[in-house]
Amino acid sequence: MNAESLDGRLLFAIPKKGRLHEKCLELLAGADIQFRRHHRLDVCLVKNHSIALVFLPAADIPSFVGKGNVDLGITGHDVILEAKMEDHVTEVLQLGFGKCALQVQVPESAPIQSVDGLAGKRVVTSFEVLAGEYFREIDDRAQLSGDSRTKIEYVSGSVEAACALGLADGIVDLVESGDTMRAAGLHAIATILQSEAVLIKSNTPKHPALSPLVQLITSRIAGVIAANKYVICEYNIPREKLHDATAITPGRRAPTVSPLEEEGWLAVSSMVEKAKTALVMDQLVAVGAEDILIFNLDNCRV
Ligand SMILES: Nc1ncnc2c1ncn2[C@@H]1O[C@H](COP(=O)(O)OP(=O)(O)OP(=O)(O)O)[C@@H](O)[C@H]1O
Ligand SMILES: O=P(O)(O)OC[C@H]1O[C@H](OP(=O)(O)OP(=O)(O)O)[C@H](O)[C@@H]1O
Repeated sequence: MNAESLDGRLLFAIPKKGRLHEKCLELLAGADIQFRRHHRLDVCLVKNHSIALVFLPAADIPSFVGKGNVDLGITGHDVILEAKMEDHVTEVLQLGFGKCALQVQVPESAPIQSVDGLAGKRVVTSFEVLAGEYFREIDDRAQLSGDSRTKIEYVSGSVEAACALGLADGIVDLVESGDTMRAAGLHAIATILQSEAVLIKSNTPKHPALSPLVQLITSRIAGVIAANKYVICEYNIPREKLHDATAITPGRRAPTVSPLEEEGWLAVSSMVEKAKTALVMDQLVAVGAEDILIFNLDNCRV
């Protein structure tokens, strides 16, 4: 592929590996963005849109988008802040996956059990900017200066091993289930931030004329995300209980209410958050709903 074949195409950056990669491929498929990636090639043309996908490390995507080298990207909120690109990109959609927290961790058995206790000691991390900012404030508060300030050291991976190896008194690392942390004999003593995957666009895009295409892709991806997040809930309800029932299932805009052939009964259809399905069904039963059905959504536009 040469630079000419990219001419005029919207450049869309996707994590090339790691935690976000597979989910991004599912999103692209759901949004009908068709491509065939040749082995080891990190740029590929989309067949059915004027788009080229660029596969990059998740941590590099904020700078590429922020500097306008690519127009659109998917990455973690955490690495946008770490790259100091929050003023150069716009987070257009939260994608509901890649959820994790950046936490300060210490060995469970260690005498140090607070961030104030860790101030002035050695902290190992892949997030040296965010960890640096966090401990700068703590050091300032404790009025530490010179060599007595916290020493932040960068490693690119396997951060959780640093304490056991004697390299650190504490670490700053991402936590999702907590399995990695617990397996390393660590526990969290503070949360620096919460993160999830986001769709970002450049504040200084390479192809400003392609902003309608950015909107189209955003709307398609929003549809796929909403379809994963919501189910359709249908039920029958006596007319006098309608108000109570629709308070439980208000829908995104409003529930659809239709008459039933049986006198005094109505049918209601409404979008409900998938995570709340069981609770909503319990509450509907309690107010007198019957024949409650839940349907998955393949796709939608909201
Ligand atoms: N355990 C996790 N659970 C959920 N999301 C995570 C987790 N770890 C990382 N992430 C998110 O995924 C992003 C990329 O992290 P990941 O460690 O997968 O990247 P990588 O370094 O490119 O890949 P690899 O670790 O395979 O080298 C992070 O910036 C964060 O937003
Ligand atoms: O709380 P958990 O569910 O255990 O997830 C946390 C782990 O996930 C990430 O690493 P990843 O496994 O992506 O590999 P890496 O260390 O090579 O980045 C992160 O750096 C933690 O090590």
